[in-house]
Amino acid sequence: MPDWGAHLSEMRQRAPLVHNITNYVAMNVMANVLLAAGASPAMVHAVEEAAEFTPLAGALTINIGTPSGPWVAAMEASAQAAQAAGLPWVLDPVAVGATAFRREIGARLLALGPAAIRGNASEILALSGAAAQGKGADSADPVAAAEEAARALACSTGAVVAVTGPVDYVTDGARGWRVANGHPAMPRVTALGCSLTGLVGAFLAGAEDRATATVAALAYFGLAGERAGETAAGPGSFQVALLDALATITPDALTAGARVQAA
Ligand SMILES: Nc1ncnc2c1ncn2[C@@H]1O[C@H](COP(=O)(O)OP(=O)(O)O)[C@@H](O)[C@H]1O
Ligand SMILES: Cc1ncsc1CCOP(=O)(O)O
Ligand SMILES: [Mg+2]
Repeated sequence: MPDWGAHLSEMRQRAPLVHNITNYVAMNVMANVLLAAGASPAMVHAVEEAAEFTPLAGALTINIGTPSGPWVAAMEASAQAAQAAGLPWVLDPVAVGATAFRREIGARLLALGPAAIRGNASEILALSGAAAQGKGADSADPVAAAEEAARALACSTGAVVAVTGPVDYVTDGARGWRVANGHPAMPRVTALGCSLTGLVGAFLAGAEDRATATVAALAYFGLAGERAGETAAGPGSFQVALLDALATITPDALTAGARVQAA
């Protein structure tokens, strides 16, 4: 098994600038998650500047949670800029199965070569063209039901695909892992999936093996959730404790606490 903590150590040494085009809900919590982890977030979505900004960063993340025409234009321009610069970019297909608009955006972004795709089971199913039962931004499908779709998506796009839920599944089409870290309070705080997508971007910046870097990001976030769950009194204090845990988890603690199995 790879040394998961080494990925955290490398990310902190690089302290990458991560360019995020995310949704209105996630902006603040996602930026705080990236700062707590040791990366530098920048939320830059105006079509007038997004593509110019992208090459300044170590990675780009694109989240379709609250889309509108001009934002989608910025997403496509930045994804193209990332492709041209050889930078990894991560797609978060929030509620992609809910409307025709989102399905079209998802398909257009998929064609622009994401290095990784991170979504819940309903989103990964919908993005792959399979039937999904998503409830808005929340999943209504089990992770296991999306594993085949994830492998197909990885093979057809070349991206690492991460399906999150109680036990996460990650695949690059050839290899697969299950990540059991996490806490049941996590889906009760908004934008934690979006924030995790930002962390995947941070771990991918400069990484040699994008699949194991993605697994490490998921294990790290899940472990922070476990730590936060030890002290939190409810969703509010959980969010605060999660930031503290992200800042205090060491690479050695991640190596010891990661509950990852090859799948
Ligand atoms: N029931 C659960 N138990 C433990 N961890 C969970 C659970 N549901 C989600 N998580 C964790 O919450 C984080 C966000 O995942 P998820 O809720 O699937 O994303 P989204 O918010 O995009 O739907 C991931 O780290 C995932 O492992
Ligand atoms: C509630 C909501 N509505 C549109 S985007 C969004 C945030 C979704 O965040 P996450 O996918 O991390 O739960
Ligand atoms: Mg989400």
